[in-house]
Amino acid sequence: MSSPPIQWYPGHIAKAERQLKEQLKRVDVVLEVLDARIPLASQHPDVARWISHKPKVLVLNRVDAIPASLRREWTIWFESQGQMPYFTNAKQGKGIQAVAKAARGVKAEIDRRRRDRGMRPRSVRAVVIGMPNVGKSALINRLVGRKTVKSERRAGVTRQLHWVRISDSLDLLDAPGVIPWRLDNQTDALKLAICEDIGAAAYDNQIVAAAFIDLLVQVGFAEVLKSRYQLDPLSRTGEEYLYDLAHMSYRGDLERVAMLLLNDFRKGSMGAIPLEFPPQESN
Ligand SMILES: Nc1nc2c(ncn2[C@@H]2O[C@H](COP(=O)(O)OP(=O)(O)OP(=O)(O)O)[C@@H](O)[C@H]2O)c(=O)[nH]1
Repeated sequence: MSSPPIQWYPGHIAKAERQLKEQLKRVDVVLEVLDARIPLASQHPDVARWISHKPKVLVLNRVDAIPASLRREWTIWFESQGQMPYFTNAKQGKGIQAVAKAARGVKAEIDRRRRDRGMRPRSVRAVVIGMPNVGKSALINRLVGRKTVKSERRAGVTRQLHWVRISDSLDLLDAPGVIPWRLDNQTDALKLAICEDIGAAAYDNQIVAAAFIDLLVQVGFAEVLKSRYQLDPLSRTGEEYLYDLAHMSYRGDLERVAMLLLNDFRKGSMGAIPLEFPPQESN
């Protein structure tokens, strides 16, 4: 196989970035959604600059896809970075009220600033932002309590702008802000592709599936592959694994095997498998 370029189009990225900045201008607080399986790769380094001084609520969605013990580890790590993570399962509506409460929590500060400028207090305005497919629409629908935004298992499907009232003191933009992919770092890009947080048009399934196998071995989940597909990944590269599995059980159909592996992971059929762990502090 050739080198693993995950494609992106500078024009699209510039447009997405413009739209996102437009949305950010209108709000008081930002709800940033990360993928709990890859909280670091799904966080864009420029978000802090784009948001500037506005308060942010950090949401780690898909908490059902990671072990409970890891949730505690991430909480400790994010707190050490001065951030409080809120864990949600937006599909099943878990952890939603805590996120709404955290967003409403900035009201006193916003009212004070408005009063200083002779303005009347008003409800807090919020927007949900995040990489494609991390669960932004599902979170919005849960916060609103009904279906306002289409939530699909495909990256890049939401647009349009309206305010929806969440409570007396909280209004939400019903269209999430889509953060343009961060592809300067191919390791992160591969993780985003594995988790389907990048549109499928941007990558080659076989390259991504091979990288996924290598990554599973690296993060200590080789056994999952061995027991599920009766083929041990420890003695092979990801690329060889894909090839051997395809020839063993799928008539050499590499694409089919690549999709099978990726879909099994994405649907949670392999169990709760995280692809990242909190960095160890080196002091
Ligand atoms: N297992 C699980 N699935 C989730 C969760 N949140 C969302 N999903 C699913 O993930 C898929 C993507 O969710 P969306 O809400 O459409 O994601 P999005 O970020 O709005 O996607 P774009 O509009 O493409 O940017 C859907 O199939 C959801 O049902 C979650 O917490 N756990």
